[in-house]
Amino acid sequence: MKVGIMGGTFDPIHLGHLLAAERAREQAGLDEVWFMPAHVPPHKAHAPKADAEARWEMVVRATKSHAAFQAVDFELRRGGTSYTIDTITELRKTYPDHQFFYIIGGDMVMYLPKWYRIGELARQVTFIGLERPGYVIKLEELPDEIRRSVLLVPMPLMEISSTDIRARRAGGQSIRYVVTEPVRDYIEGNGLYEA
Ligand SMILES: Nc1ncnc2c1ncn2[C@@H]1O[C@H](COP(=O)(O)OP(=O)(O)OP(=O)(O)O)[C@@H](O)[C@H]1O
Ligand SMILES: O=C(O)c1ccc[n+]([C@@H]2O[C@H](COP(=O)([O-])O)[C@@H](O)[C@H]2O)c1
Repeated sequence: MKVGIMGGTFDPIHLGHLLAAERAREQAGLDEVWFMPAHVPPHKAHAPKADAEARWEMVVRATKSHAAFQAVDFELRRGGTSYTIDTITELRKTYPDHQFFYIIGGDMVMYLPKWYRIGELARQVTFIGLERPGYVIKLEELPDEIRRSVLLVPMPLMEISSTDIRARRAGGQSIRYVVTEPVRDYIEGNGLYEA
């Protein structure tokens, strides 16, 4: 089975994440996409605003309506800093017959050389990078061992980010149509990201 891992902080999960996963699934012929919230993301300057339980709950709600989408809590259960190499090593042991792909936004592709133990990771997964219009990904500038394991998939530009959603909430603005309705209910019902 071909499985795409959509890793993220998901603080909160939004339509950009969901469309990225759907386009990756379709273009790479993935059987399933597993949405995996990070416990502590390695490269973010700030800790997540919402706690792990709330981020998990939102991912469960956002993915429920798609038969090929699943929420998985491997990194939340492991705790600590969520290095992808640790996760993929664990997943390949647990599911030796699955082929794993790791889905990332196009803006992250050129930062792959900074990922922890990237050489080893690049031998174990294919990265699916979502190409955004207007953003040039210079694959030829990546070291061979990384470039060989990157597959680019086109995606329309969606100027949606979790940062913007948190700012909208803090400013008392609407978050309709940038998150799914079950996620909006959860955020509003629990007063998440209010100033
Ligand atoms: N609008 C988008 N279109 C395509 N990919 C996206 C989009 N937003 C995030 N991603 C990708 O989804 C993955 C998880 O992202 P993350 O949870 O950090 O969300 P974010 O919106 O970038 O968060 P923040 O604004 O808090 O930095 C990353 O690979 C990121 O590049
Ligand atoms: O393992 C690493 O070094 C590494 C560096 C940057 C990002 N990641 C993973 O990539 C996913 C998206 O990262 P982020 O910071 O946009 O939430 C998330 O699951 C991180 O754990 C992993």
